[in-house]
This record gives sequence, structure tokens and C-alpha cells, in this order.
Amino acid sequence: MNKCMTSISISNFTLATMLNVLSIAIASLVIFTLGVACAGQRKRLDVVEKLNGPVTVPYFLPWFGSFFAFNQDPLKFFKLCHQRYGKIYKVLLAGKKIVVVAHPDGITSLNRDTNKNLTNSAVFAIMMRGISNFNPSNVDYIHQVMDQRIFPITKRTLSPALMGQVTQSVEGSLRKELLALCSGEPRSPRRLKLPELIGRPLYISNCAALFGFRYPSLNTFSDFELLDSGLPQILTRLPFVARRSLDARGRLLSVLMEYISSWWESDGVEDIPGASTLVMESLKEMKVSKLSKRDAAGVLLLFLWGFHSNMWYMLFWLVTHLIMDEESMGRLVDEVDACARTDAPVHDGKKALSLLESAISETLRWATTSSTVRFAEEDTEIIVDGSVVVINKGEYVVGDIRAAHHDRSIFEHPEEFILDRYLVKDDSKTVLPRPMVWGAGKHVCAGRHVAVHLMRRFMVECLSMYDIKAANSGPGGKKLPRISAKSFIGSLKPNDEVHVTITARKV
Ligand code: HEM
Repeated sequence: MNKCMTSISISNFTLATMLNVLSIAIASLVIFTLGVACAGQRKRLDVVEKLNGPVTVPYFLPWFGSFFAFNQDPLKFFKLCHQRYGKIYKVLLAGKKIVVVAHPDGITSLNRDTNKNLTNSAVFAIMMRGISNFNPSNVDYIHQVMDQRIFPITKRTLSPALMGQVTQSVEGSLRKELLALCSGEPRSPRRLKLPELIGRPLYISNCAALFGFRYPSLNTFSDFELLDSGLPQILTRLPFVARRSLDARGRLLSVLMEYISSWWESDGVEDIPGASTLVMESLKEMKVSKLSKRDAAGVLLLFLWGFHSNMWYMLFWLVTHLIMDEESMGRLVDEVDACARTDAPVHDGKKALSLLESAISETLRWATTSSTVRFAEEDTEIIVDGSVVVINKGEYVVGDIRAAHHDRSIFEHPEEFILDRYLVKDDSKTVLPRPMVWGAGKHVCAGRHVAVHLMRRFMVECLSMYDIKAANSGPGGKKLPRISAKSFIGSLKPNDEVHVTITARKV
């Protein structure tokens, strides 16, 4: 009986165990099968997404693709493609395949580049050769030195904690330069072109802060202007059209070589008098990296261009919009005056100068074009609006920031410049996304804090000193200048000159 009971209990035990094992096996099999099925399904979905890829803008001519339509007016071309093909599409331009991303998340994913397969070298090399005419065989090495040695210095010395050395010097000089505009007859109106009111004082002050008094900023401004305005032609390799700009570039490089010459030849025994830490530390790195004097001068020119150019164009558009709309100008002047009457810190734009802060953000939104261009060194992926998009090795990727800044579902009347668009109202529930103007990730703009600070300071000084009016303010006289069709990288460029009349104010 006992034996029998034992054998039953053993067989019960065996049966129970077997059933358990069986049920576990079945459950595992079900889980495994489901897992495999899900993985298969995911894989299929990935394949579908990868196969679908971005749609290519149709074209007739092989190799040229859409080049002629694009080249005629890049901004219009991007706008039409965005309307027709949406947030991501591909275009063939003279043998190059370019994926255009016009969705904010896609642009962020492109900037962050988590797979590390997208580089800016190819595009940076074009800018380097255009601005500084480096020998093509040196470009890769110089870019490497800039990326690994010079930009980290720039990011550190222009961080909010340390940028004071440069910004305070710019501010002091800017005030003097602006005051000098009406020093002869302070109360009589003076007619000027905007480069004389903004570009020149800013250039002289920027040069003084970066390079000290040994750099002849006064004599080089017109050459800098010529180089800057001729860049689209230089970059598209139209040497005959750009002859004057190319000559100006040559003269600027000679001046910069002369500027560093004695320091360079003496192996940098003493710092160049008045030069910023940023410039001196960068020069020392260039010497250690065995760059030639010519290439070091080229790096300084690139640097000066990066420091000055976008800031000048942004201020150009801000002042131009204000003189077109006297009510907006009046509101901003009132805010600056009210701030001057209190102890409110003018550097803290968010609190004391909230309308000016909004005006600067609105300018950055309105006047930014496509600022992010990358090249796929390997097959890679970015995420656009929640979907994986495959970028093939050898393709370029452009972030169409202008499209993101003109998204009607986010910005009301995006084509218009609205002074208080970014003013946070007490009753407002939605806060607008900040302009995507500085890039992000590894290559985020090293000068973004300095740029906003100096734009703010320029406006405060200028509006406190002068009444600024459009020179042609009669009927039909106030018109925004036409936007240059050729510039699609960085900030919008004007096609026409803008004249203003300034009169010294008594506050
Ligand atoms: C309104 C003015 C400015 C605008 C709109 C602007 C815009 C930008 C953008 C969009 C990038 C990123 C490009 C990319 O992702 O490939 C960038 C990079 C950079 N910017 Fe600016 N910038 C301005 C002012 C300045 C100033 C004042 C400096 C000072 C030197 C500066 C120095 C740089 C540097 C060094 C980089 C390269 C960073 C890197 O690749 O690691 N920028 N800028």
C-alpha cells in the first residue's frame, strides 16, 4: 500500500513535473514565436521605411537634376519643394544627392547625429577655401586643427562666464564709434547707409576686441564688405563676377599676415598688444600644430568673418524692420528709455528689456536660412517626425531651418516680422519654440552668447543715442529691400541698400 501510494505519489509527482515542464516549454515556445514574429514584423517595418526613403524631386536632365531651378533662386526652390513634398525630400543637384529636412525634430536629429556618421568637413572645406583661399592640399589638416584645437578655445573663452573680456571691449569701442557718427553737428540729421550705422562701427569694435589696436580695422572695412558680399559668387566659383571680392580677400590676408608677422617670426615671445586671449591662445595652438603663417592668417580671417558677418546681417534686418514700422520703433525706444531710468540691468534682457529680447528672437527667426549642412561618410539614419529615415553614404543632408521657422501650424503669419511675437504674455498658454538658429550638438555655435549679448547692446546704445528714420519715408518710399535670391546659407542677405536719417537724441 505504502509502496503503491509511494508509486502513485511518485508517478503523480512525475506527471505534475512533466506537465509543469511541458507548460513552461509551451509558454516559452509561444513567447519565442511571438518574439520572432514581432522581430520579423519590426524588421519588415524597418525595411518598408528604409525602402520608402525620402521622395526624390522629379527632374528631366540626368546628372544636372534640379540644378537650374535651384540655382535660379535657392530660397524659392526650397519653399516650393517643401510645399509640394513636405518635411523630407531628396534632390539631385549637379551630381550630388541632397536630402532636405524641413521638420524641427528632423533638424535636431541631424544636428545631434547620434550615429556619428554625418560630418561637416566637406561643407566647411568649401567655406574655408572661399573665405581664406587655403591651398586645397592643406584644407583637411587646417580643418582638423580648427575643429580639435581652436573651436574648444572659442567655446571656452566665449562662454557666458568668460566672454566679458571680448564683449566689454566691443561695447566700449561701439559707444565711441556710434557717438562719432554725429560728432560734428550733433543736432542736425545725418543721412547714412546702414553699413555706416551698423556694419562699420560693429566691424571696428569687433576687430579691436579680437585683435587689439595693431590691426588696421579702419582701412580694412571696405575690403571686408567686398569679400562678404561677393561670397555667394566666390563659393559658386564664378571668378570673373567675383574679381573685386577676390582681390579684397587677397589684401585682407596680406594685412593679417603683416599683423601676426613679428609675433610669428619671434616664435611668440610676447603677446600681441591688446589681442584677446581667444586670438592669442588660438595663434599659439596654430604654431604648435605647425601651420604656416599664411594659413594662420587664413584662420584669423575665417574667424573674423564668423564673428562679424551673421551678427551684422541680423542687426541690418532688425533695424530695417523697425524703420519700416514707426510704432514698433517707438515701443522699443520707450522700453530702452524706461530701462535707462531704472537700475534694471541692461544685460539681463529677459527682465528689463523683454520687448527687445522678443525683437532679437523674431529677427533670428525671420532672417535665418538653412544653416546646417552635413555629408554622410557612411550609411546612417536620422529620425524625422518619429520615423527612421535612411541617409545613404555619399549623400548631403541640409536642415531647412527657414521652413521650420515659417511653419504655419506654429507661427501665425510667419512671413511677417512681429515685434512682440516672443513676448511672453501672462494669459498665453503656449510658448513658441525658440529659433533654431545656433545649430546643436557637437557643432553648436561657439559665439551664440556673445552674438545675442552684442546685438542687445548695439540696439540699446543706438536707440539711446539717435532717432533713426527711413531716409525715404514718403509715400511708397518705405519698402523692405529685396532679399538676395543667391544666399541660402546663414542669414538672409539684402539686394538693395537701405538709407536712414539719424538725429542725436536728448534723453
Ligand atoms: C547672429 C550671429 C551668429 C549666427 C546666426 C551663427 C550661426 C551659427 C550656426 C548655425 C552654427 C552651426 C553650424 C553647423 O551646425 O554646421 C555656428 C557655428 C559656429 N559659430 Fe556661429 N553664429 C553667429 C555668431 C557667431 C560668433 C559671434 C562667433 C564667434 C567667433 C561664432 C563662432 C562659431 C563657431 C566657431 C562655430 C563652429 C562650432 C563648431 O563647429 O564646433 N558664431 N554658428
